[in-house]
Amino acid sequence: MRIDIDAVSVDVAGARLVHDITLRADSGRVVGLVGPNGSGKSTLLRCAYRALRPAAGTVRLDGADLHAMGVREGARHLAALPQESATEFGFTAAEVVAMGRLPHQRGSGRPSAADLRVCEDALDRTGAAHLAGRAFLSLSGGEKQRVLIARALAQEPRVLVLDEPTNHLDIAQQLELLALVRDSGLTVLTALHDLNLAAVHCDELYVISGGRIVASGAPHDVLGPELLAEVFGVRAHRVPHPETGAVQLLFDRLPARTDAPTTP
Ligand SMILES: Nc1ncnc2c1ncn2[C@@H]1O[C@H](COP(=O)(O)OP(=O)(O)OP(=O)(O)O)[C@@H](O)[C@H]1O
Repeated sequence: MRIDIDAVSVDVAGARLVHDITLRADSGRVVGLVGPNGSGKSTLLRCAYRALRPAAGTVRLDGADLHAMGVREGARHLAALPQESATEFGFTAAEVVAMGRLPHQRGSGRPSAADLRVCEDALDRTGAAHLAGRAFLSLSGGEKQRVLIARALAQEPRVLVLDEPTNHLDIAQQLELLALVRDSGLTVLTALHDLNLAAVHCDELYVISGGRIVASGAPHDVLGPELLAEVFGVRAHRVPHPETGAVQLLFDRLPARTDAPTTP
């Protein structure tokens, strides 16, 4: 399933935070959204998983307007991993994952044996099966993240929208999670801070700065030293991985910009 973000602007509390963004993730592609803190990544993604309505533009799934769909229908197509989520109080990890089945359930709302199998499979795939009986709030940050990803997978969506999915995960878990996401075959739109991980795991990248897309394309075409200096304020060196030859980025701080606005 394809997701099109078409000329989307987003206003929050009377301020325009996202300006006229057009972005497309074709079926089965992993598309990364990278940009500095406060550049608008989460705001755009919140609009893509319909926690926010766009002030202008549309989000479409295979051409159908997501914000015009029923909530359950939208949730059968698209699952999200928000950056923060506060709805899990008082639930076990297994119950949190079972919430992912709600868009598929009718009648009593009780999970069927088939629903439970899907949930178990999702917990297995994210290496979180041993956490099933634990109170969600008692889990570590990384454990919570794995359970929330299991919930998204249990939803059996065709599109995944992930806001910093590697948050709280140790390096091995980060690599594992991104491989899992990639191998899922789903269409993925994900914000990532780690540019090396983004370059390796994404088919395409969009760079956002000041609420606007400033570059897009194949990762190593996009992540050039000039753009990284301009957008992230760092000096980047591109070096080949000693075994695979894949380009890796090494970073230094740039001297403070003399054209930066000064505070009185
Ligand atoms: N409810 C709000 N009211 C006012 N400003 C907001 C609100 N939500 C977000 N912002 C501002 O909008 C800008 C974009 O925020 P957003 O969370 O989308 O950035 P981000 O790129 O995801 O940042 P980070 O990398 O730090 O997570 C920031 O300056 C933020 O302070």
